[in-house]
Amino acid sequence: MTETSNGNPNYQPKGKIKINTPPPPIQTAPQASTKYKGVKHTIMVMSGKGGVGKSTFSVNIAVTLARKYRVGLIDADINGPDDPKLLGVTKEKLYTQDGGILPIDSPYGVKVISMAFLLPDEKTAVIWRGALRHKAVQQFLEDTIWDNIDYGILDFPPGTGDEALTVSQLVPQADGVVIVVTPQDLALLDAKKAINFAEQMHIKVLGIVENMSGFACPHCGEITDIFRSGGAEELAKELNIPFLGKIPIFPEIVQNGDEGIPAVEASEKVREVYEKIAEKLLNQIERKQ
Ligand SMILES: Nc1ncnc2c1ncn2[C@@H]1O[C@H](COP(=O)(O)OP(=O)(O)OP(=O)(O)O)[C@@H](O)[C@H]1O
Repeated sequence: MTETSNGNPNYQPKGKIKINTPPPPIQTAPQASTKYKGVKHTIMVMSGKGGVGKSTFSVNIAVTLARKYRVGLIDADINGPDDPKLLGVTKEKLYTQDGGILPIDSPYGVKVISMAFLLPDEKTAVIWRGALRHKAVQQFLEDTIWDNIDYGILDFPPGTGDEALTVSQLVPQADGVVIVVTPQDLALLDAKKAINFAEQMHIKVLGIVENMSGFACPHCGEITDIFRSGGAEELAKELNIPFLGKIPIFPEIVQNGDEGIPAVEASEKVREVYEKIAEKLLNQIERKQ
């Protein structure tokens, strides 16, 4: 006996795959507007864990690069925007020009945009859910006037949340991500998650930096390993990722940070460490091209 539909509109012949719903249309990733196209290279700075020195690194590497290049810093940490404080530009407010937002010119040659410029004071907390934070990061990228910027540094909140996802969609041309870790096991474990996130998003890991790697004596400069050190380098080897360098605990980093002076401006020793890291980082970007 042959099968018939008997007038049933949902009839499917046996042995064939039953399709109940049509497949979803293929989505095209949103693209950052022409304004962000003024940025030639994008470096994302991430960490798996909070408090490892990601903002300190972002600001100091931005100031280091700004000695030779035009640099923009996007503080993508919407709920905890610290970059203006570290650059000593806490009183500034944002203005618009020709329909775009003008980033703030810091005294160290870095143009910066941050949620902090929109808050009435430093004590005000931003308690925003993911969708609002997404919108803010999108505006920092799309509505800000980034003209002729060689390097755009994106400082993310810790972990692999909405902000990182937003940027990976809006800036698919990003050169890659730098992962900042501290030598402790927990931080290294969390760093693996950040690396895994980057891989899933098809973002190149430009390298790992080990921050707070031993204590640099302010008198003789000798490094003492208070915690373990070298774990990040081992992790880099294990995962076949470039290791960009170690930044010891420098007391002047805390002191200068609190005063709004990037440590690379105030300390020769810190500057030397950052310059070596910047050189390796730029090599990685060149290699990618
Ligand atoms: N190499 C260093 N030597 C000494 N102090 C450091 C060093 N790196 C960072 N710090 C200090 O550690 C503290 C945390 O740094 P920072 O705010 O940059 O961390 P973060 O990872 O951005 O934190 P968050 O979780 O808020 O994003 C700051 O007080 C900073 O001055």
